[in-house]
Amino acid sequence: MESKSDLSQIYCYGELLHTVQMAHLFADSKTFVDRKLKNTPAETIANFQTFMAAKNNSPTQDEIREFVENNFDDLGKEFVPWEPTDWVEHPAFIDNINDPDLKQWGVDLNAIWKDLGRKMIDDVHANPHFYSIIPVDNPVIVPGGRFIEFYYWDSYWIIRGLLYSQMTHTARGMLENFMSIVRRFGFIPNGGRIYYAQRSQPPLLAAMIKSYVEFTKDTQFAVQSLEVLEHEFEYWMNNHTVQAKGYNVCAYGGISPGPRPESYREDIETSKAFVTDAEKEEHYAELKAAAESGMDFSSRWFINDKGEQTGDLTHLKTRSIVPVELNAILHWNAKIIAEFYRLAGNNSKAEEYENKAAKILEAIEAVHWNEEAGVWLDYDLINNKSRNYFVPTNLAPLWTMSYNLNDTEKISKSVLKYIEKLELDKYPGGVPNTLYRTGEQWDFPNVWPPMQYLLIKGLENLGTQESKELSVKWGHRWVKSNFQAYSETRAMFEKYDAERFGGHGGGGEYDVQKGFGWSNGVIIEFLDKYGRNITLPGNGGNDGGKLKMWSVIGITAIAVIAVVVGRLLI
Ligand SMILES: OC[C@H]1O[C@H](O[C@H]2O[C@H](CO)[C@@H](O)[C@H](O)[C@H]2O)[C@H](O)[C@@H](O)[C@@H]1O
Repeated sequence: MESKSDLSQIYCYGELLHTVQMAHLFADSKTFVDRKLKNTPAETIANFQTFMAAKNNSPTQDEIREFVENNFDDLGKEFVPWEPTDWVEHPAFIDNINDPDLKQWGVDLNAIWKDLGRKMIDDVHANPHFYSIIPVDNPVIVPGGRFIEFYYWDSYWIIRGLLYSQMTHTARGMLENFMSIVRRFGFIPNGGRIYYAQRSQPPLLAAMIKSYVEFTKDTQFAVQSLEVLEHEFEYWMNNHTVQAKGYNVCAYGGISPGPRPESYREDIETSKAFVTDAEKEEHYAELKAAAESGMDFSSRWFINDKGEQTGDLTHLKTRSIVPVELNAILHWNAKIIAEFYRLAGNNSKAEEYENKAAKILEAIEAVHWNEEAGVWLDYDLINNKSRNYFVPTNLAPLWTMSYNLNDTEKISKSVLKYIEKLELDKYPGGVPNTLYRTGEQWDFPNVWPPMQYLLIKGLENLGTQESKELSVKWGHRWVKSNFQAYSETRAMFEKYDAERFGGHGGGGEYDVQKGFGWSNGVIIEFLDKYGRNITLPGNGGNDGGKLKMWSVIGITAIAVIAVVVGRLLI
């Protein structure tokens, strides 16, 4: 019987991985670690040792390519084409859209679920040691592009989109997969590959299950999920807790040595700035912690010698930054678990989790709330100070309702003042992830769908007149700007551009990806919410940045042609 560690020696660390990834055979380093084995792991490792000995341990790039072709299969061998069985042509959200072009777009987006569905072949279950994919029983919806497996936090917005598309069976299957993964791994890996299994992503399983229960009213499922949700919550508390200002709070942090297998060469490259092996290992750990945050990479995680956020990847100090949203999400988890225990009739457990939630809330107020900035801020454990830099997650407690509701008016005033001061409303393509341009994908000017959602939903939850107005304004703008991009390219992107209405994002270590799971999920939910009230300029609406500009140009052109034709006729 093959052991997991044999497979890890190929896909996660070791000489074979090092030799192949450093040979730069593929434009995208992820390609290699996604390929299936042709032989057992033990045979593959033996073949590699024989190969290296025959080449005096210095094979050429072509020889390494030949070794890979002989020992690894093509990409995507683990899946069969799969059309979700619960897919419906005309889900109810389409009826909530008035504008004919947006309605057609809604139909198109609903159809994209069929392209993003993946079902594993039986052989993955029979012979898991031939694959880097983590076997799961039910089909999944993937983000798209290079991301051909599930991603943990992406699935929150995907599952909500599925629920709005009436695909409750597919959503339920994905949730059951996650529950089985927690039982097997103790937590949910970053994504559905063994090379992701040493780190997680923002823990949104409880929120996914709550969404499912709200849509289906299946409270029994909520109760059944409790053991797993408690287990995941404890995993975060036991493995990610740090101390800040005398409070227990959580921070991101991976637990494995070495570079990220899927970006191995890239990580070796940045590690060259460090001299000792110990320093290099610290750097790899910071890179993986940033990947665990889902924001890989961003100046959000830089701390330079002056304690500031300017710098580059060598300044990553992710593990020393206490992130607002992680603690807000964990507070949300504790509240959801308490609520589910009430449903189960277990009041003492419900109280236990209400107390845990209260403790986290206390820590969020003490560590993250910053009276001067008027918002929540990340906390720097090296310099013992708040990090007063904009990230949408500074408003995460509004999304997770992690504040004292008696303070609503005060918080609303100060948050709106913060938004005004930073001029966050001025960007035609949405609110950027940071205000600092580094070329990293989670920095200016990139705008990310989950973060627009967090802001829009957070302002809506806050519930004051002003916050709700801004929420609707940003919600409408997000729909129109995504639509503009879609009408120009027929594609949905993983990230967009704050500076260009309808522009897509870029930067980082891989090309911008299309598909795209969370983008579609967010828009489907927003079409359901705002669809009755948005009319595109070409269809009689009276706003919308570039769309308006094109309408004006179009009308002017028609007028000029009419005048010219008129003159010619005279
Ligand atoms: O291969 C580089 C990184 O790719 C992933 O991160 C990005 O895509 C994910 C899927 O949409 C998304 O969850 C994440 O927020 C993005 O930054 C992967 O999750 C990383 O671990 C990986 O290093």
